[in-house]
Amino acid sequence: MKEVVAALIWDGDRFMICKRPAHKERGSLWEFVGGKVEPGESQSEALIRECREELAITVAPGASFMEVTHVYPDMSIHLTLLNARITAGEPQLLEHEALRWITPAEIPEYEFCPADEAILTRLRGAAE
Ligand SMILES: Nc1nc2c([nH]c(=O)n2[C@H]2C[C@H](O)[C@@H](COP(=O)(O)OP(=O)(O)OP(=O)(O)O)O2)c(=O)[nH]1
Repeated sequence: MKEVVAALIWDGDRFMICKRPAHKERGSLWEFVGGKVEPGESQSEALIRECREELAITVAPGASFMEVTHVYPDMSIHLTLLNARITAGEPQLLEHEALRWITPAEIPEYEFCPADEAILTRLRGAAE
């Protein structure tokens, strides 16, 4: 089981989503910025590193919004989505194909990684 950590970042009533690079697994699907936790790292440390590497932003990770597990044909993941806020920098697309700030009502317009389904359902529910 791979440990993956990702960020739920709000700006008013919108949250940030990123489109994965085409060449990676789950290519061109939308996700929450983040990545695999490396040995010896905490979830917060991994999230701070991933946000720097992928978007050139500094984030302050907070409480967990939700955890999910998912089995893909190539790997199983345990994904923890941490609430986070940007403390420095403007997001730059160093790795992703695109970035959007969307409202929960706009979720159905995007094709997300399958592991994110329960998270997205909860985000939609919270907005209704
Ligand atoms: N970051 C992120 N990954 C997700 C989400 N949903 C989901 O299924 N995943 C999957 C996609 C990948 O298989 C895995 C995360 O791995 P990654 O490829 O983004 O991690 P990484 O940046 O550490 O990549 P690498 O070093 O292996 O290239 O988790 C999500 O919302 N955010």
